[in-house]
Amino acid sequence: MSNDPVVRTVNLVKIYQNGGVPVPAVRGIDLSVEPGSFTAITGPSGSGKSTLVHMLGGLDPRTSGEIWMSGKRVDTLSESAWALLRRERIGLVFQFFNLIGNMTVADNVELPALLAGATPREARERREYLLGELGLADRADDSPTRLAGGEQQRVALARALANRPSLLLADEPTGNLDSRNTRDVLRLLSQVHKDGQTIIMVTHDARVASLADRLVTLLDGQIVDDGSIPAPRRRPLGRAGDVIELHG
Ligand SMILES: Nc1ncnc2c1ncn2[C@@H]1O[C@H](COP(=O)(O)OP(=O)(O)OP(=O)(O)O)[C@@H](O)[C@H]1O
Repeated sequence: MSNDPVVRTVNLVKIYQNGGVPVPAVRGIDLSVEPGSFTAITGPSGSGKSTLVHMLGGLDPRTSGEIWMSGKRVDTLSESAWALLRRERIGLVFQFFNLIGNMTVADNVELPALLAGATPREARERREYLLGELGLADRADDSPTRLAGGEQQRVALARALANRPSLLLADEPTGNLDSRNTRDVLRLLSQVHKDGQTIIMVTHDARVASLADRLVTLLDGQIVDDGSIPAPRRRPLGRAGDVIELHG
């Protein structure tokens, strides 16, 4: 396996134009993310968190700077090459879940695994595991359009993990969830991290961030703090049945 960082950015910059007025959203970020690490990105509203992870997912072009993935430069890729890279290597959980309404929940989750070359049986077993962990086993045959927002959010996470991506990029993956569903999502993230999944996750919630082993804080589009989280500060995950209040 390559020792290259899963993601490396060099002086990454994003300047939006708002009616001709430049809005600098990301101002020179150098970030290196090692295989198997779990990085939480935090910072106040407007600090550039979403812009950064959108660029890392190829959903928003950079203004300048470089993005490398596993030793390969990717910021210069075409849109279709980015689409292929996402299909093969990157799992995305963003605010717009983009689930396919005329397919069942099960098919939505299995599709990325099938596209990545899994057998139908492997795809089904992976889907059963992921939906089971997220408390959604009984929704497998429903259309996503019949699900509540928080359920769709969890299906999107299952779909993002279906093909065991090299990188999971998540923007507020617990944003719409109550404490029980938050706990299920965090337990699954913790489990896949233990299994070697590399994760970059934007979150406002310090308790959610404390699951990660590294906390990167942005302010005005720049990294102002970057530290590993010592193990004792990581919160233990409860088992089913425990009551863990993560919000409020
Ligand atoms: N499409 C856009 N056009 C113009 N400006 C934008 C656009 N998207 C974001 N911005 C601006 O870029 C800056 C960074 O926004 P971004 O959404 O990345 O911050 P954030 O840290 O994710 O905020 P939040 O926590 O509220 O989601 C803000 O000033 C925002 O107004």
